Amino acid sequence: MIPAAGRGVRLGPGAPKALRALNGTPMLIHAVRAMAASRAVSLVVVVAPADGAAEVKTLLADHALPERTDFLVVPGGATRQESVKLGLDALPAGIDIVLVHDAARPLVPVDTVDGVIEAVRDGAPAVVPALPVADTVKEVGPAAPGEPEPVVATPERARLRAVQTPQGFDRATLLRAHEASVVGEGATDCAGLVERLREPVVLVPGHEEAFKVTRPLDLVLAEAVLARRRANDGF
Ligand SMILES: Nc1ccn([C@@H]2O[C@H](COP(=O)(O)OP(=O)(O)OP(=O)(O)O)[C@@H](O)[C@H]2O)c(=O)n1
Ligand SMILES: C[C@](O)(CO)[C@H](O)COP(=O)(O)O
Repeated sequence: MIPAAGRGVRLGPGAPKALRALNGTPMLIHAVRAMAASRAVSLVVVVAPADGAAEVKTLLADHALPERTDFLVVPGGATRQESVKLGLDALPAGIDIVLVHDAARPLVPVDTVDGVIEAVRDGAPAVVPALPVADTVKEVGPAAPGEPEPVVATPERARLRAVQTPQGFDRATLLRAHEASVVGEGATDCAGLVERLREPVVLVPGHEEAFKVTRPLDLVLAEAVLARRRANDGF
């Protein structure tokens, strides 16, 4: 499932982020191709901007995609979590493993996708690709009026991981995690909801090229990665 219903506020004004172009092709199409590159992926559910489902269907029809993959487009919600739940509700019967992948991570390599799938197939209910954190991270407290935020702690960096997508799940566990979620206590990733069920979340190696396109500089990096791939292997 590819949640793609975000606006991309941090990227600046323009079309919804997933529909913006990277080297002339919409970011969403790059993300769809990245997931469909795995031979284990039989269906891609795109959760489209609420007013953009028809446009997404046209995009999918207009771009070359693997014939062995089926596609379904559903309109998204107000938050990533809501969009994922709407995608889950639309999943047909007979699918036992669900990968949730940000449209905003268009360049994830297929080996990362396959690594996540393999770990779920091996029995993990929730699997997350992760990388060590390069910066030191500070925890801050609430700021007093007119004051900067106070630093309250410095978590030990060696114990921190930056997590990416696709995050892979046993379907029933993911559904249970979303159904148990309390309004107003959402999580920024699906694995966070599974943790609240006290189910184990397994980490597998992430990849630098699975970075999230969030701010304008990320577009520059994404186009540089695509140019390097083209130069290296004619991608
Ligand atoms: N209501 C939403 C919000 C986000 N997403 C998706 O969740 C992924 C990760 O979200 P993020 O990178 O934060 O995207 P945006 O919400 O678009 O970014 P911003 O917060 O800058 O607006 C993206 O593929 C985005 O399209 C979604 O499907 N539905
Ligand atoms: C799911 C995610 O990409 C994992 O790092 C991240 O939490 C999404 O956060 P966003 O604020 O919705 O971009």
